[in-house]
Amino acid sequence: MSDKRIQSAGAPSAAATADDIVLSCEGLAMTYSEGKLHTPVFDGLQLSVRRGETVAILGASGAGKSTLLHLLGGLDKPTAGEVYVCGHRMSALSDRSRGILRNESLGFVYQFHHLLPEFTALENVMLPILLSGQPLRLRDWWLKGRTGAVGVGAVLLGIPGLLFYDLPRYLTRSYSEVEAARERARSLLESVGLGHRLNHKPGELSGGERQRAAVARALVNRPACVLGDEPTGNLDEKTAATVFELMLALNRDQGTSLVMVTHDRRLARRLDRVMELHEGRLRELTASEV
Ligand SMILES: Nc1ncnc2c1ncn2[C@@H]1O[C@H](COP(=O)(O)OP(=O)(O)OP(=O)(O)O)[C@@H](O)[C@H]1O
Repeated sequence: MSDKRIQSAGAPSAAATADDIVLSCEGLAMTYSEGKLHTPVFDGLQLSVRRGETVAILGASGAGKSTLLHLLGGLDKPTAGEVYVCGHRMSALSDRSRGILRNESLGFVYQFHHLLPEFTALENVMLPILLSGQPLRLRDWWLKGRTGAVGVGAVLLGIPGLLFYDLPRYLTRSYSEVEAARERARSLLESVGLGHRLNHKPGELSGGERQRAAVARALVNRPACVLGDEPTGNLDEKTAATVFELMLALNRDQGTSLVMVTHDRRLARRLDRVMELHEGRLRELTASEV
């Protein structure tokens, strides 16, 4: 993953360096096709999001906001153009690498929480950590163990040696990783005010609590950027304000960028930049236009 690029189009100033830009797209186009039916949504979109920057995306219903967010998050492939996540060109990655990059560099918060119903709040928030990184395979065990005395012994003894001497070490490490994940998830759930609801399943949480758990889950891997698709759209006004403020505070504290689709101009005004998707084009609005 070495495809680092500077993407300055659509950025607030040309001074940004490659490392400042966490998410960008260029020439992005999407047309949905099913048989002979083609639905062009947008074409030639440019966007650059800096580290720590917050960006709102406004637009009428059907303008393509969710489609854009899906493409930026690598959940769908564009018809044309490129998306770069932390300098990595998404189209150049295999599905597996794209999945790993997505899990480690991006967080997602949707209008509906998408928590797994059979897991507790704590387990739901822990999951992205446990799913991150490359799974350990036998080859990795050998590579990682080969510099240590146990690893040398394992190589000399062959596979049986690996299993008898090395496996317990990695099982122990896995256990400590699970404990670290649990601690990170617990502390994030506390910071979203759910310290007393760790063992509640989604069905045992209120709508606002579920959405706060979803925010904690999105941030648990310390992503470079959180993508929010109307994250407060399904909540009453007061709860929506609480969840929105929480997202802003957490993003600020962790230095995470935020790209948020919203219909609410009052919320949009609170973000650093406001873009509008209109008739297939993405345009930055001035303060007086928002
Ligand atoms: N899978 C699909 N197949 C065909 N057309 C689609 C598909 N998904 C979305 N569209 C169309 O693409 C256009 C953009 O949809 P999208 O959901 O991105 O809009 P949106 O701006 O997020 O709308 P809303 O604010 O109502 O959620 C719409 O006209 C929609 O009908």
